[in-house]
Amino acid sequence: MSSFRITLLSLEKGILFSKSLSPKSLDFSYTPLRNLCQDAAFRSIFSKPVDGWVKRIGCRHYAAAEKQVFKRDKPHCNVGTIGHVDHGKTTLTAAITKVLAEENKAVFAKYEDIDNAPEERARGITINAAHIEYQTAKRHYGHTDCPGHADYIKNMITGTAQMDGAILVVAATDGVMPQTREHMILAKQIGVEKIVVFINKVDVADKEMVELVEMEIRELMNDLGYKGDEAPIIHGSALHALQGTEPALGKDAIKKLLDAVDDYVPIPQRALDKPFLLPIEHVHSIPGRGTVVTGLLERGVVKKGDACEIIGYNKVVKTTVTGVEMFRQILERAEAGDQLGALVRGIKRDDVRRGMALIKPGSLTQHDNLEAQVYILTKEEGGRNKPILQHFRPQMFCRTWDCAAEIHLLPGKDMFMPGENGLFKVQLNKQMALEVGQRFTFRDGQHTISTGVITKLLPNLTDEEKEVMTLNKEKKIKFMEAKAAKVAAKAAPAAGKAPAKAVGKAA
Ligand SMILES: Nc1nc2c(ncn2[C@@H]2O[C@H](COP(=O)(O)OP(=O)(O)OP(=O)(O)O)[C@@H](O)[C@H]2O)c(=O)[nH]1
Repeated sequence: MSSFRITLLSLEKGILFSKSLSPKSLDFSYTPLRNLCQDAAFRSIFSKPVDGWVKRIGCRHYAAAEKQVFKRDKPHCNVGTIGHVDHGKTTLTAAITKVLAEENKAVFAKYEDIDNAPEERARGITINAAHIEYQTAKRHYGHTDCPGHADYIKNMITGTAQMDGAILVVAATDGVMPQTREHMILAKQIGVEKIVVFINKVDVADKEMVELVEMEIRELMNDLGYKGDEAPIIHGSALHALQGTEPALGKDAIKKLLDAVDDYVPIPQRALDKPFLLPIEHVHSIPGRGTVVTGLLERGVVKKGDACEIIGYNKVVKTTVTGVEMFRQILERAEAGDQLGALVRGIKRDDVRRGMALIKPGSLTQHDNLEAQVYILTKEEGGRNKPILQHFRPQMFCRTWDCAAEIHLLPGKDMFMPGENGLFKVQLNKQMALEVGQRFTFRDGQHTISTGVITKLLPNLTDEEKEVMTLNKEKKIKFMEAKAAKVAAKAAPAAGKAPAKAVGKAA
């Protein structure tokens, strides 16, 4: 590096100051920056005390110095650990990085760093700490470990834990438990077709028990529509792998698991030729850099310098992507399937939020009124016993957003029972980025009650319709009845006139 450029960004105004310096003048201390602050051009921009700004510039330099350009030399694949609470998902995630770190294919992620890692730890343009990166000889992996059951459900539904395949962890000591089943049902619903199983804790279970658990898992997989007879099932101990003991149960089992994932989980066709779409998962404010939005690029290719729009929750924010990174490395171009962070110019943190979508301008629009084909889950599928009635108000989950919705049944049907499916009209209390063919789920407190796909976009709600949405059920019914009566009254004299006209014409 013969020289580097120092740039001062204002969140409101974009680039305020830009100057080239030699690397010698910056020995990772702030002194040369203080000198820079004596610079007339610099001072002319700021009448304020400069120390705060100096710190920000310092951060900018450190961030730039640490980052490397991401080498895209292997196909990228997204996987994640699923399974019942305490069956060893996080231990296994840490163990995978430990085993691969010995071959320089991962940075060892300690158990404590994965579990409960505060988001702030993932500084720079980066992503949620639950996303881990590693490589095998064949592939580059993004791995999601979602500790805690509630978070897991939410992440699965909102698409945060988007996976091309999953690693199901089942403790040999317990076998299949309620959340094993629930997580698999959800995985199936969101389109995870391939599951590799790791029977964990075999160090504290006898051989017969492990065999029984394997049979139980294959049976459950078949019941849920997975190919239970062909799915790879590996036996091992994540704890031994993490502690570097008992290699047959530890390290070797992890290697077998990774080979199985390499072979069994296919890399999906990525829609690289479509306009880019990044459903926003998190928004970070990076001192000295600006606002960074993170998420999994659903389709297309995005690069530094691309114009973009951030839409959702009735807002449209126009901006430009000024940097793209993945796993703390600079990406020259991010491709569909990448878990990335995009730095966006001149946007305040509060201007954008999780659930909005960063898109190629004009490629997607916002809607709050739609028609959808919906399937109501039965109790056995994780749903509830009760039917869905007119004006039912679930929470709609789609990509990374969730929003209050109201269901309008079409004429001729006043309820849908679990196990049934049909066409519904759905109104949202905010306009969101939507398109035909998009999948979603409805949730009611604790339960996922149905899944659906958008079949038609309807004209956005009028102000009156929006107001009606805010009324309670009784008021809403009264309002509807009054409206119907008004329409009927209007139609009555017109109906009287029409035949007269017709008679006149005929005459
Ligand atoms: N004996 C034994 N214990 C294990 C093994 N793997 C994990 N454990 C222990 O099981 C407990 C739970 O492990 P975690 O990795 O936190 O489980 P988890 O599935 O991530 O748990 P949640 O995030 O709460 O859902 C910990 O005390 C681990 O040390 C193993 O192979 N053998």
